Amino acid sequence: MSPETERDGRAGVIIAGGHSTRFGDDDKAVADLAGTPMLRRVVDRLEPVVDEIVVNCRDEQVPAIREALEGGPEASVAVDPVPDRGPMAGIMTGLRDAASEYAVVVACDMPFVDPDLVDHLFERAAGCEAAVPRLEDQWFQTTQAVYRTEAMVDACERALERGERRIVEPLLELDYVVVDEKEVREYASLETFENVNTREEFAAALDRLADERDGIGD
Ligand SMILES: Nc1nc2c(ncn2[C@@H]2O[C@H](COP(=O)(O)OP(=O)(O)OP(=O)(O)O)[C@@H](O)[C@H]2O)c(=O)[nH]1
Ligand SMILES: [Mg+2]
Repeated sequence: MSPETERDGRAGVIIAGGHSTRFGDDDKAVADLAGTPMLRRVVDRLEPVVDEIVVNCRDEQVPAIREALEGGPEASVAVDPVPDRGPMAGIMTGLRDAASEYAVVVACDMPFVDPDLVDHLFERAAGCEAAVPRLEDQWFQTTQAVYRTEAMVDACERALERGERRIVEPLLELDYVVVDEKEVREYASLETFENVNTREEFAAALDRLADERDGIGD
C-alpha cells in the first residue's frame, strides 16, 4: 500500500483574506454585487465544476463570510493561522483544507470566473502539477489557476520559509503547463480574469451584470 494518501477529485479554493484597501472601508469579499456577495458569485460559478469548496480568510472575517455563503453550495472556511502573510499564504491555508487531488485557486474578487475555462484548466493540469493561464504581454494568472494540492502546499511552505511572498515562486517550482491567450479564448472571454479592486471597478462590474441581464454583450 502506498504510504501517501490516495486523493482524487477537484476542489475550488477561494482566497479572501486580504484587506481590500483599494476598495475602502468595506470587505470586497462580501460586498453586495447586484444582490449577491461577490465571494458568493465566485462560489456559484465554481460549484458546477468542482467536488468541494474551501474559502480562505482571516479569523475576523468568518461571521460575514459564513453569512455570505448561507443558502448556497456547501463550503468550508479555512482561517489563516497567521493573518496578512499575503495571498500565497492564503492559498496554502486553503489547499491544506482541501481533500481533493487538484484545486482551482480563484481570488474572491473575480466574479466573472468562467466555469468552462476552469474545467479546461483541470483537464490541462492532469498528469502535471499546475495549469496556469498567461495572456499576451501579461504575467501568470496565478489566482485563476489549477494546482496539484499537495505539491503546491509543499512549494508554498518552502517559499514562505525563504521569505518569498509572490505566488509565482511556488508555481515555478512545480511541473506546470501554461495556457496561453489563444487557448483561453477557446473556452472563455477574457472577462473571466477581471478583478475588482476599486469602487470604479465595482461599478464597472455592476454595469456588466446589468448588460448581461439585458442580453447586451457576448
Ligand atoms: N489569505 C490571504 N489572502 C490575501 C492576502 N492579501 C490578499 N489576499 C487575497 O488575494 C486576492 C488578491 O489580492 P488583492 O486584489 O490585492 O486584494 P486585497 O489585498 O484584499 O486588496 P488591496 O488591499 O486593495 O490590495 C484577494 O482575493 C485577497 O483577498 C493575505 O494577506 N492573506
Ligand atoms: Mg485583485
